[in-house]
Amino acid sequence: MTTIRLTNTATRRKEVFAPIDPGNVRMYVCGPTVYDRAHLGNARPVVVFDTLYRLLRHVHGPDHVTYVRNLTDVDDKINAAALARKEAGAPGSLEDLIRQRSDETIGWYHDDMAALGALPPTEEPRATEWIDAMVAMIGDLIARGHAYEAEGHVLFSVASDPGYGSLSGRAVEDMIAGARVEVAPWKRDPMDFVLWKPSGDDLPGWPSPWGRGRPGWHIECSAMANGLLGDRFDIHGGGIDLAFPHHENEIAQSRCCGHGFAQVWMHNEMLQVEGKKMSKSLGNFFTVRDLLDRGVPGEVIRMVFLGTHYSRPMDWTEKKRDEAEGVLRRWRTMIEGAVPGAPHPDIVAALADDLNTAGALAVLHRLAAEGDAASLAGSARLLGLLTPELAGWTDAPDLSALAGRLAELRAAALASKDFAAVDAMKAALVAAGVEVRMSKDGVDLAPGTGFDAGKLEDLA
Ligand SMILES: Nc1ncnc2c1ncn2[C@@H]1O[C@H](COP(=O)(O)OP(=O)(O)OP(=O)(O)O)[C@@H](O)[C@H]1O
Ligand SMILES: [Zn+2]
Repeated sequence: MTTIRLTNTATRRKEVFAPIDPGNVRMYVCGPTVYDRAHLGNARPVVVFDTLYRLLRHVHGPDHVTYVRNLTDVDDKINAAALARKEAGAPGSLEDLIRQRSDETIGWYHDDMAALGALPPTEEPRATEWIDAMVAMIGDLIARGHAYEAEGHVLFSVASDPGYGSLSGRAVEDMIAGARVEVAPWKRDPMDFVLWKPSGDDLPGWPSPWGRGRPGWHIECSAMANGLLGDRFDIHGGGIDLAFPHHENEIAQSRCCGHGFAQVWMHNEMLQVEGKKMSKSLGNFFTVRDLLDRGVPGEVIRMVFLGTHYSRPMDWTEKKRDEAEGVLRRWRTMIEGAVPGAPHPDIVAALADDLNTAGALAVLHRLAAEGDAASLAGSARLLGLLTPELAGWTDAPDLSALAGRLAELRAAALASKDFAAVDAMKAALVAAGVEVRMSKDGVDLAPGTGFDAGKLEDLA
């Protein structure tokens, strides 16, 4: 069997991956907070861990991998979005509007991630459906002396956990210095973090031994991972921005309940914009939907992500997009009619080496250069590329209506001797990457390099 090696954040080493139960390899990845469209950065962990999921399924068998990715649907940002709608006059109770906002966002998320060729995880638990498990776990932490109640809040006592900080390998003092910890009068120590907090009457809340309230974010993941994957499981993933405090706190909660929790921790580096993490709070983001609507195919976005190792920061650039698009067009033409073969062993080996996706793409280039269409098609599928689900975008777009309009404008211009409208339309077409050929016989339009269907909208 293929030996998989993965870099474990907890040990900072590349280690041989030995599943606890090879008959059921278990992975948990922190999913989105469902208050708005996913930005391109949010899509990176989805593509990275989808690729790992595909590799694990290939090596252990599709029925022997369980992949859980949660949906965080308890959050002040969802409440705020719903409240804004209510204030704008939307009908229904705030509770209804919160549910609507989460459901709508989850629908968008599913559509957008499917467009990137991501397989649905085995389970997608919603935090609101796991409140009982969270309450039970918090009760257990109090009973074991790791948490305390204060003014309707329950806090985890960081000082009670000698292992705290094991993931980042940093001293607690350094962590405090680097993090924005909330100082609140009910905390015994500024590092202590919220397990449960009270909800005002106007906000979603659930009954608990500590009064009506809602869970903190960290306990959600500990409870859902434990409920669906058991006390010990294989891989826990997410973006590196979650390593501290979110993952450190997940570990503390779970270990202090006596759970072994995750064996391997994997973190993807950030998608950046000019050296800074793409994030909602910095406002330097665009959504996956923005790109898809501009006519950038999801398969192209996926290929651009795969071009950089998950442990390295990366930028989205138009140059990368153009290159990936050109390559995929060629490959799709090449594999037409080919029956996909088994993935080439070199592709499996590249992915098994700590998910070396750039190396795997290099193997695809080699197979294409050798003209091995069957192997190219079968190997690309292991990366979620050249799949039937993502096909279709390379078909030539229908530009005949635009060609007809340009021909009409030209006929009018020949009569009036005013070519301004013709020139303007031609310039707009060229700006959208359309090759324009005008001759006595008529007007001919074809998509060229950098073709951008989104830019044609202005001409519609
Ligand atoms: N720029 C980025 N590059 C790569 N991964 C990211 C980036 N921003 C967020 N993520 C990851 O996206 C996933 C979903 O995160 P979450 O829903 O908490 O994001 P968010 O709060 O909407 O985004 P933001 O970080 O912009 O506020 C997490 O695994 C997180 O690490
Ligand atoms: Zn989490």
